[in-house]
This record gives sequence, C-alpha cells and structure tokens, in this order.
Amino acid sequence: MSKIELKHIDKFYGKNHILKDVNLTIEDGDFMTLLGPSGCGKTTTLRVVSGLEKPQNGTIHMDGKEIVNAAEAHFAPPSERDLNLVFQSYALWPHMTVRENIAFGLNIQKLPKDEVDRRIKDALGRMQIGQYVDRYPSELSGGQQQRVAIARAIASEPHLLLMDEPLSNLDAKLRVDMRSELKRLHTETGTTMIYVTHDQVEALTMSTKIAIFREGIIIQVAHPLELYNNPANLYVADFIGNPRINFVDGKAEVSASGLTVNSVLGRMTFPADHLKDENMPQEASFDAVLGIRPEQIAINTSRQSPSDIEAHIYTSMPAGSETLVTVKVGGVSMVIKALGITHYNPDQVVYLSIDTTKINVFDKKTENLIKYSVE
Ligand SMILES: Nc1ncnc2c1ncn2[C@@H]1O[C@H](COP(=O)(O)OP(=O)(O)OP(=O)(O)O)[C@@H](O)[C@H]1O
Repeated sequence: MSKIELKHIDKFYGKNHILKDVNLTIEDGDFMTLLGPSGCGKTTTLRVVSGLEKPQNGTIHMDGKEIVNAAEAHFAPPSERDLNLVFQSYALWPHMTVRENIAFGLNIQKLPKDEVDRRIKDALGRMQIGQYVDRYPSELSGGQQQRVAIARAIASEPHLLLMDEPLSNLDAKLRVDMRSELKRLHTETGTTMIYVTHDQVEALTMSTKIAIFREGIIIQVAHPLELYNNPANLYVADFIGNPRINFVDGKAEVSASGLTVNSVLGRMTFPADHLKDENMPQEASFDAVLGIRPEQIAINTSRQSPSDIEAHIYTSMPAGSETLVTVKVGGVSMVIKALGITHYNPDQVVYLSIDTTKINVFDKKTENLIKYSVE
C-alpha cells in the first residue's frame, strides 16, 4: 500500500507543454483511474510516477518520502519506487515460459520456492490462464500475453501497481471478466493502483476515484458516482456516461428562491440549496445548459401530469434489457434510456417526465456546473 502525492508537475517534450501543473493525491488503497481522450497526458503522468520520465517542475512524494524534486534535480530511480508497471505492450521475455516470466522477479526477491509457486498459481488463476503456464509467449495470443503481463505484475505484490490500458487487447467478454478480477484483486489486497484508460465504462466500474484529464490539465478528481452525477463542467458531463448526457440550451433567471430555466422543455425551477454558489454568475439573467442523463427522463404514451413535456418519437432502438429512444422536442433531439423492451412508431406523440432534482444545470459561458443533482 502506498500514498502518492504529485504537486505542481510540469512535463515538456521539447516546446510542447504536455502536463500542466498537475496536482494529484492518490490515497493509500485507492484505485485511481486517469481518464481522458487520446493524447491528454495520462500515460505521461504514469511514466513520471514510475520514474521513466523526469518532469521539469514539481515534486512527488511516496508515503511521505520525496522521490521527485525537479528543482533540486532529485529523481529516485524506478527500482527504488516499490512499484510495478503493466504497459499496453506486454514486454514478456520471449525465451522464457509463462512460469519463468513470472518467477523471474520473484526469484530476485529471493522468495522461497513454495511461495513462488503459490503466487504463480494464484496470479494465473485470477487471469484465467493457468493452463498456459509452460508455454512460451510466441505460443500465446495477444490477449493471453497481456494477461500474463498482468499476472506477472500482481504476483510480485507491489505496494503500487501502475497499469496503462492493460485490457486493451482483450475481446469484449474477456475485458468484462478481467475488470471484475482486477476489482476483486484490489479489494482483497488493498494495493494502491493507478490505472490509465480512455474507456469510461472501465473507469466507472473499477475505480474508487477518477481523475479526468483534458490537454494535460486535471479537470476533476472524484468518486465515479460523484463524477457521473455532478460533473464539474460540460466537458466532464459529455465525456462520462453512455449513452451521452443530453444538453438543452435555456435562459436562466436568478431569484431569491433559486433558479428558473426556460427552454424547449418549458419552465423549470431549482431551489437555492441545490445551487453551487461559487459557480453562479453575477448576472440576474444568463444563458444556461440543462444536462439531463438518458435515464432521468421517463416516457409515457399519455399525459400523466400537467408538467409533462410533449415530444415526438424519432427512433426507438430495443437492445435487450433496455430501449434507447430518440425523441424530438421543439427541434431538439434527446436520447432516453427506457428499461425493458418498448415499441414506438416513428413520429408517435409521447409525454416526457423529468425529475428536476436529479438533473444538472451549467453556466453556458464558463461551462461550469451551477446546479447539483440531488438524491
Ligand atoms: N517521448 C515523447 N516525445 C514527444 N512527445 C511525446 C512523447 N510521449 C508523448 N508525447 C506527446 O505527449 C502527449 C501526451 O501523450 P500521452 O501518451 O501521455 O497521452 P495519453 O493521454 O496517454 O494518450 P493515449 O490514450 O493515446 O495513450 C501527446 O501529444 C504525445 O504525442
């Protein structure tokens, strides 16, 4: 177990400013996922923590011990950082069997033979590849090699496990299985993990915390549910959630009792204690964006309440356990997630009911969250 603190980390490649004043604390036992689109600096952050890259500014502490201090040109070598790293590319020794690949690091640690055997068996069992223990990497598929690389890393029982898109070469079913294995491993061992992915489902399902990156800047660090329910701004709201959140433009007015937003969805009012005061604009009237998750809208074929919103069906896509329905309201498209199989005809009139306590509101100008989702 390990606590890692990154403070004011800047990383340049030539003139390119890749990490911009990154501040991040990974608590002992966290499963911290670095999430963001390609090229936003996730891997670079991992390489800086592991010691493969030297940042130009900032400090890193591991369990209170300074391992990086750029101003003093102090960079502890990777071998002194008690961590293990799994890359997207598996980097197995080609001339060693699976067993030898895993045993190699354990023998360096001078562990007794029965302990080495136990760890190899346990790690391969978790990754569901026990039957390949005597094969060479060239005799395994890419996905199997990837799982050997993960098994090798977890067998060493490091205090800190860094993983860079370790499931990217696996097929969809195996990826789901491996997610659950990694999550269980984390719960059982309490190993601190830093995990890089651009797959938001992977991030939401496994992490205790997610750091959202955008062009080298951390936008928000939060528990997955908090990130989903209360994204800090439009960028995070748009990035998290599948299907994507619906955005609807509106005109906001502030009053003593709270906030009113007029849009194609009609007039919605939000009480003052649901508002994020520090982000509220000074103006009494301003442009706002409603953020409504697809499951926050209920759809009915008849009007259930005077506040229901009339809409027209655009498409209805049944997908087994749920149906994704696209509707049009006053020219605006919205996606609704309905449980079970429901059939609608194109252009059919339906009525939408939206739970306004749950939805988000953003300031269109700053793009910041101004109204929380409340349970
Ligand atoms: N060794 C390098 N030299 C120069 N530029 C680099 C180097 N490594 C990374 N970069 C650049 O730094 C930026 C961030 O790269 P990084 O690999 O950290 O992104 P990422 O978020 O992990 O993306 P991906 O999901 O595609 O792996 C990219 O623009 C990349 O081209």
